[in-house]
Amino acid sequence: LIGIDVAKEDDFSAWYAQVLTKGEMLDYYDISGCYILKPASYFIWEEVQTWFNKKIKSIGVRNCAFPLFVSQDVLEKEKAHIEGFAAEVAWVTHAGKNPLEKKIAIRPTSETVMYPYYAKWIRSHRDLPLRLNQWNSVVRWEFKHPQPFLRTREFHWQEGHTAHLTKEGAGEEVLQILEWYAGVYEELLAVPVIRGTKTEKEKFAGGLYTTTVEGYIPETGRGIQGGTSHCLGQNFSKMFGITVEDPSNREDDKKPALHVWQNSWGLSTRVIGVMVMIHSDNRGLVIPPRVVETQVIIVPVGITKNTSEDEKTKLYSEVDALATVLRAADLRVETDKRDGYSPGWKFNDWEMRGVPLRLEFGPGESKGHYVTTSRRDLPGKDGKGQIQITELGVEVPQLLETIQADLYRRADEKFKSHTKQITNWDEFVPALNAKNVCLIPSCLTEKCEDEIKDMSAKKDGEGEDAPEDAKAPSMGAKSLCIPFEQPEGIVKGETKCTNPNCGNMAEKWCLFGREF
Ligand SMILES: O=C(C[C@H]1NCCC[C@H]1O)Cn1cnc2c(c1=O)CCCC2
Ligand SMILES: [Mg+2]
Repeated sequence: LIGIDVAKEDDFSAWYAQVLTKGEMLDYYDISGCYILKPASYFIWEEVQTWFNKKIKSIGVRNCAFPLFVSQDVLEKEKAHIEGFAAEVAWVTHAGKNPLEKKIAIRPTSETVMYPYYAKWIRSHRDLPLRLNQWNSVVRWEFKHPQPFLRTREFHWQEGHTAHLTKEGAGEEVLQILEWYAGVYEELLAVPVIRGTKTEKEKFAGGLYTTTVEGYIPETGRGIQGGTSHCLGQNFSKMFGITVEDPSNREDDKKPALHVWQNSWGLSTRVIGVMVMIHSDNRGLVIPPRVVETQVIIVPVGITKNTSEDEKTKLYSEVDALATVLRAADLRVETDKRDGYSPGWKFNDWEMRGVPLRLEFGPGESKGHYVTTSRRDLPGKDGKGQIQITELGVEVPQLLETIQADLYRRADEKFKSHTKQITNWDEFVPALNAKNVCLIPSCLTEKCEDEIKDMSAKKDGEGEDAPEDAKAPSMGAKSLCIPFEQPEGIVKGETKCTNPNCGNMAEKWCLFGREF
């Protein structure tokens, strides 16, 4: 297991691939766009599931499992919904040598799988709100360059699908779920996100409105969509005939049936990729303590060839005792007593795996009744410290929480310092090229967005510092979201849209950036 031999700032996507493989998070597969999630990354996904399940179950969401397959006519029930995506649908055409009568799709998402049953199961307003969620994987045959965790042809996610009597009831849930998406990023993964609404151009076309959490990747200066919570309005309930009788009906009068209001919300294993890109460094993974499989590694040190067997045995048993104390404090601890490997080799190995805290324990520590600590997030002597053994059960959990908070604070400072509030168009493209995202007064029209994308696209070879996949000539800026938190400064009817060719008045501050 040799170290990472490419720097994050030199070749970002090569660095990313090495950090993931050498950190044993993932392995490559012979089918392009598909990857193996190894235990180290699956553990993180399970922590996300545990945290998110607790939240959604608190509002009555129940988990379930629908079939993987969708028949062609069901999938294509609503042409409008599917036409934009048809190229991405994967189809099953044979069973063994025999061609199937009709080809069958592998679910790219489950609206068309689930909603015929919503129509069947929802009869009365008393059946509302219906709130179901699936933890599953879906397939989308993307043609853009695949990226582990971020853009894969099969990905694991959760997809929540709910039905409500009123628009307000649906709207309340949309925001609650979005806040919990932000919580997954900010509480568990130490990743700051901006909450907002997608513009008409960027929203889910099948829905009424889309809310989103947007992240920022400093090395590429790009925004990244972190998770979306959509209100579908009554679009799908009209498509699938999901209605209830009007609750205000008296026995004889018959008001027309009401179409339910629906939401759908999704968060995928993309969260893991974002976390790795933001926190990991040139020595490998850096994983936040709240989600890492191994929070503390204890490494015996100071054993030389003239250390007696008794001394070594005594030291190893003290190391085990330290682990017991920490496990009693609910920490996930390992000890590395492998023979034939130097402490330095072991340090490098666990650093590559992103273990946030290392404890070194040798004859010196034993005599002094302390451990030497080494933080993964702080290189060199800044990360070094000592903890008295008597204080272990209290100070190690505290130190892990400090690491968690510092990881978040640093990422938040980077995001904030690379978010430029701009009202003068001439500053827009230079700000993008300096790896910023830009908050600008915008008219929010699709036409204006298209113009901004063209005007901010890199011409061939321009911006040599851009990472190779950002050199693609078409990398123009897209709208990322209309932040819920709006700065001051837009005077309705007075402030003009920042796009000089637009001529419209600005409606809101809108976040633009080159996007993953
Ligand atoms: O999937 C959604 C909407 C919604 N699906 C459920 C979870 C939340 C949200 O992602 C949008 N969408 C994206 N991609 C595709 C489709 C699609 O509907 C349908 C066909 C293939 C590709
Ligand atoms: Mg897509």
